[in-house]
Amino acid sequence: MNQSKEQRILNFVLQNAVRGDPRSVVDTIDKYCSQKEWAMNVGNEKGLILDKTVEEVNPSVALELGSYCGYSAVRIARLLKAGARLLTVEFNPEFAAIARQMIEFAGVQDKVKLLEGPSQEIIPQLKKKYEVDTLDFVFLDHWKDRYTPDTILLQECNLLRKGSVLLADNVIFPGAPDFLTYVRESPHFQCTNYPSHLEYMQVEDAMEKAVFLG
Ligand SMILES: Nc1ncc2ncn(CCCCCNC(=O)c3cc(-c4ccc(F)cc4)cc(O)c3O)c2n1
Ligand SMILES: [Mg+2]
Repeated sequence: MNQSKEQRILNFVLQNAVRGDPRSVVDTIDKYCSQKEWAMNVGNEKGLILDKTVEEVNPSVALELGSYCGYSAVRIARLLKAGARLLTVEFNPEFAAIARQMIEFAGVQDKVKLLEGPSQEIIPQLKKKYEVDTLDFVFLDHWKDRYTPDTILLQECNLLRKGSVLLADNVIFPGAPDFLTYVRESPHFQCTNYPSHLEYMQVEDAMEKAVFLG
């Protein structure tokens, strides 16, 4: 059976990146996806916005929705302080298996827990099953039409606290117009837009930061 694109990306990393070096894993994925096959990793341009936001927040507990191949999980985890952790949610079993291997190879497995399932099922389990009190940082990169309902669900589950930071990928392309309207019109969020480009392409995209005000 011929390999999937995601398997080809993982194999390229296993053969070309340095085991235990998250930076080399991130750079190697970017090299493959810019030169050989496009894939929906956040990429290096938007990745720098992600890095700056994670460094600013310096989260103890972070959540990622949509792991895909583990690119942004590795990117986030490499910046986490000792004892901090990232929970990343992926519902596609094949992608989850790839992401687990990517995270392991990068050497950040002690900081990252991959939860397999749809966000709408996992989010309500975070407090009791995954011992989360509140989330310091949330990276939204899953179904674009789940950004708004999951932002509401996070509030309903009391997972946000004053100052919790949401960062959403792709608010321009593929787009999350209802999410932009929701957070920008809500008195509970302070929003900032970061114009950028779609990963590996010269197409306009942007990330939106929404700080929960309580
Ligand atoms: N509820 C739930 N819970 C958990 C989950 N885990 C996975 N999923 C499903 C998520 C499926 C992938 C989401 N990501 C994207 O769709 C995406 C697409 C593009 C893109 C595509 C085509 C183009 F021509 C141009 C750009 C670029 C991006 O940067 C993207 O992030 C879940 N859903
Ligand atoms: Mg994305």
